[in-house]
Order: sequence, then structure tokens, then C-alpha cells
Amino acid sequence: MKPPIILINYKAYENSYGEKAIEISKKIEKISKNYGIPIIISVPATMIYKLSQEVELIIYAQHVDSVRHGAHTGSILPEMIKDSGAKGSLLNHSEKKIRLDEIHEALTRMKNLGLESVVCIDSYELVHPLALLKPDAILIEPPELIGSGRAVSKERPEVITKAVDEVKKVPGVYLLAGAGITTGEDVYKAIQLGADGIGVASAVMKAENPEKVVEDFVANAIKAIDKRQ
Ligand SMILES: O=C(CO)COP(=O)(O)O
Repeated sequence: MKPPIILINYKAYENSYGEKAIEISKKIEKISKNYGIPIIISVPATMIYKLSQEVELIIYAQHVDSVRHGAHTGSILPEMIKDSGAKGSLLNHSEKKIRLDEIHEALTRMKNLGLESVVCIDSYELVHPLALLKPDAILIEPPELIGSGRAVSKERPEVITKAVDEVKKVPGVYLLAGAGITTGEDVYKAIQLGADGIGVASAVMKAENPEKVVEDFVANAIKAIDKRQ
């Protein structure tokens, strides 16, 4: 079985850093191990090193700058996240958009460093052009549903099916779907519609019992992938 891809974006919630981030990451690690499914967590840059020491999860940055070494105050380079222990990064999240030339440059640099990449986009029309840049995956998220509790897989299923059709034009690029994913059923439906996995943030980061939420997501993702094969 090809495992489903579960990406949890920590964003900048109160529990996205410090001791609380370690605590939530350990809970996610437990589920990842119990189910034998790798889970990606995209964390604030300040937490990459610490979390890479504490947990066996796939750690991503949430953004990288495409500038090269030099006088660029405040920049976070692909080289820096790799040195800190990240395996990859999100790029172009709706909340951290960058230009197309910056996506291209960042992807080239990340590939040369052996870093994985997930490019976020907000419409299916952009799936094919961005897939041609050969990221590891594309994460499609209609911005109006992000953080809404209304799942893309239920509210806009056609976004997923169209994105899946588009990504198939470029072999080797995975398609993830996100925005408003709240329940295991939302995850199941996204994968049934053809996504290789999901991206999620608020349903986990704002949960009273994040472990239970992630477990429900993972169990449903496995069920959906099994059924598809
Ligand atoms: O932006 C997202 C993941 O990158 C999705 O956010 P929500 O899960 O909060 O809708």
C-alpha cells in the first residue's frame, strides 16, 4: 500500500512553538508509529531544530526565501532549514504567497539540496503549470475555506477531482487537498476523490484532544487508500 500523505501545518498558533509544540508533536509521533504512517509537520522555522531532535516525524518549514547567501536580513534560506533538520518545506501557502519566479528558484535550490517541496495553490487551473516545475507535491486549498471548518472535500469536491485530473498530466507529482478539513470523513472523502493525502491545520492545532483528531484522520486516510487499491 502506498501510504496516504498527512501534512499538519502548525502555522503560528499558541501551541505551534515551545513546550506545547513538543507536546503535540509527541502525540502525533505516537500515532505515526502506531499506524506505521509517516506524518509531515510543517513548523515555525524557530522550532525546526528542536523538533528534529525530539520526534521522528517528517519536519518541514512553512516557507523558504529564494535569495542566496549574502546580505538578506531576516531571510530563511533552503540551506538554513536543511541545516536545522528539516526534510522539506511548504512554498507559496495562501498566507505566505511568493512570486512564480521565486517558487521556481526555491524549488531548484531545494532539489539540489535534497529537500522535499510541497507547493500550495488556490485553484485547480494552476495545478498543471506548477506541477511542471516538479515539486514533490501540490497542495490545493481554496482560501475561503481555510480555517472555516467547512471541508474542501465536502464543499468543493470538484476542486479536488479537477486538480487530480491536472496533476496526472505530470507523472511523479502528488496531489494533496486541504482547507477546512475537520473530521475523519472529510479526509476519507478527499482521498476517495483522488487526492494522495491531505493538509490540515486548525482542526488539529485548535483541538482539545489533538491526538484523537489525528488518529481519526490517519485511520480514515488508510481506509480510503485501501479501498481505492
Ligand atoms: O492552510 C491549511 C493547511 O496548510 C488548512 O488550514 P485549516 O485546516 O485550518 O483549514
